Amino acid sequence: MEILKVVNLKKYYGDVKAVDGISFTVERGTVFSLLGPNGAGKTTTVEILEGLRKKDEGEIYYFGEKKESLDSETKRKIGVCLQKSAFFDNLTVLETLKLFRGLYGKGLKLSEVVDLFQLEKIERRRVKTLSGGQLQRLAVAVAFINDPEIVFLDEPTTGLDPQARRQIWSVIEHFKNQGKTIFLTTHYMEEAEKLSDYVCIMDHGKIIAEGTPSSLINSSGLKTVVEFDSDQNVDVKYLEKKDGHYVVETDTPEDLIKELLRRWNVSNIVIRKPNLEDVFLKLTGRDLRE
Ligand SMILES: Nc1ncnc2c1ncn2[C@@H]1O[C@H](COP(=O)(O)OP(=O)(O)OP(=O)(O)O)[C@@H](O)[C@H]1O
Repeated sequence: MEILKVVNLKKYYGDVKAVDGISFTVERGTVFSLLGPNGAGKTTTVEILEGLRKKDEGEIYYFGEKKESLDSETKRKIGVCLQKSAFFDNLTVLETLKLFRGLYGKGLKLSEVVDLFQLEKIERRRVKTLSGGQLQRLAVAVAFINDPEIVFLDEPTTGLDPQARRQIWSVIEHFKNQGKTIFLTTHYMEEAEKLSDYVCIMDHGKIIAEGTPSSLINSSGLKTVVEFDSDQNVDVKYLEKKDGHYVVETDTPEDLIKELLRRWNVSNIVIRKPNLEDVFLKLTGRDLRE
């Protein structure tokens, strides 16, 4: 069932076409990701969907119904985790959860949330004493507290260490398995690849590719990727070259590596399968992190 549908959505800031006519559908019980570099238009898109910014044009259907703006009934069925969250510094983690739970008057049990998000050890800590990772865990927990149908998470793992990131991934998977829908924006291709059922890759306000992670990789035509380092100007067609690090696509990795070793001074050679980052590089010639 379609939980969210967007048709030809547009938002311009003067000359900047932040969102330039995008359309997509999000199915219930899936993780849907908007992937793209900084400035692609991801945040503008989710903030319109969350009711925080006004669209210029386009149609938005929540739970099958077209809405011009978000009414309170729809708001109760969505959860939101903004890129930067502001909580009350002097409340504890538990008090913060209680506050938000109380505002909705319905939702998950506090003990369940504390458990799922592994907040036991910090539940009595004041918000102002939390680390970035702990604060982010709280922000994601708050997004789920009203037991919403769909949760919007805007770059929920940016700046987190790998362990904290994996913790957030596991709660996303948990809620998906419960039939909830997750709308994720990220510029981490690894994250999008691991979690998503469907990915839209955005660049300059437009969707430039979409599909399941594996279908995007398969239809890109990329076969094998070889990475290596060299301090020379290696004469090879590359997907990316940065600080002496080359990323090259090839159908014949063995021949390529033999040739590289014969002609150039190369080291740290890695052969791997293509990933979403390579797809983006191939489509745009740019890096997702740029
Ligand atoms: N309030 C605003 N006024 C003017 N321009 C804006 C405003 N908000 C965003 N933009 C511009 O719109 C474009 C899209 O920005 P947006 O924040 O949606 O991108 P993003 O993909 O979410 O990037 P990030 O990963 O940095 O959050 C950018 O060029 C940005 O500078």
